Amino acid sequence: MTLQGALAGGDLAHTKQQTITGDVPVISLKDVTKVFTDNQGRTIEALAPLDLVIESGTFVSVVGPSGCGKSTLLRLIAGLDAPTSGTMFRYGAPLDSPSHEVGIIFQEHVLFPWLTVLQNVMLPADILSLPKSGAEKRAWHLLELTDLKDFAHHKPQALSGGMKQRAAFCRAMLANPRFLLLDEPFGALDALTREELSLELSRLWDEVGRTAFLITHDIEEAILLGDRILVMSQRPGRIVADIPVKLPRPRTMRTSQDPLFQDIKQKVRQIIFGRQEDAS
Ligand SMILES: Nc1ncnc2c1ncn2[C@@H]1O[C@H](COP(=O)(O)OP(=O)(O)OP(=O)(O)O)[C@@H](O)[C@H]1O
Repeated sequence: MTLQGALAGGDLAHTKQQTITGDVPVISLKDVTKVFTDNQGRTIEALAPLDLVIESGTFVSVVGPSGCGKSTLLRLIAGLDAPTSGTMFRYGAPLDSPSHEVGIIFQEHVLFPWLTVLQNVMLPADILSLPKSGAEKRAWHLLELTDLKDFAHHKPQALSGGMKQRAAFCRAMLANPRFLLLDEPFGALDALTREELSLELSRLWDEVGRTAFLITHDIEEAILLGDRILVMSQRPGRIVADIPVKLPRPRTMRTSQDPLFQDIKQKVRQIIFGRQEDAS
């Protein structure tokens, strides 16, 4: 069974219609900055004043040089950190704390080794005080979708990297979030598993139409998944380009052969590396 088929049906449903909330953007940032102070008291300007609006049902990919502030931006959007200045809104309300409507998947799957896969997936139920029986039903359903049902009572060390990431995906989806934040979710995986999971995520997104914000170092992955690609500058991070990806969906292995895909790839590389070069 595929992820997207079952996630779109039954009590797991969040149809495209349901996720659209009028004209209120999912996220709206205005003049947002972030300055850190390191342990020697020096200031690090991570984000320069930055404006960003994310519309409902959009898949936004973010690329940029290492250390430019991508994860900082994601943490602000997640409500895990506060900006130094500027205003942030989520679904029209001030964004100042995490929300169960927002699921997060990090590169490091952070599964607790002493808990079973099922217990790991069920963690949000405890944290968010979700009704236990409904959450457990949903957990089993997600594990079935991701082919992990037989491993539910195993500890994470029995799982491969791709399986751990699928388990992390189940956990992020347990509370049925409307908005998914993904920080290099496939970064630790081998190229084949990475491509497979990334296409699976693309198919899932097509089906259920959630909003997504993906940070990746992989320009091809950004294009394959995104409706928009935000390109960030060197630190302090600014959004220097916002490139629409008007490639047809569903995206497949063949999408990367589309001339438009190659054009976008070339454009992004030029912006990041600052010079014309062969993007092949
Ligand atoms: N908690 C913190 N304290 C001090 N400095 C920090 C903190 N978090 C991030 N920084 C600094 O802010 C800058 C941006 O970091 P961030 O992790 O957001 O970059 P990034 O674009 O996600 O990097 P990468 O692509 O390498 O993962 C870096 O210079 C980093 O050292």
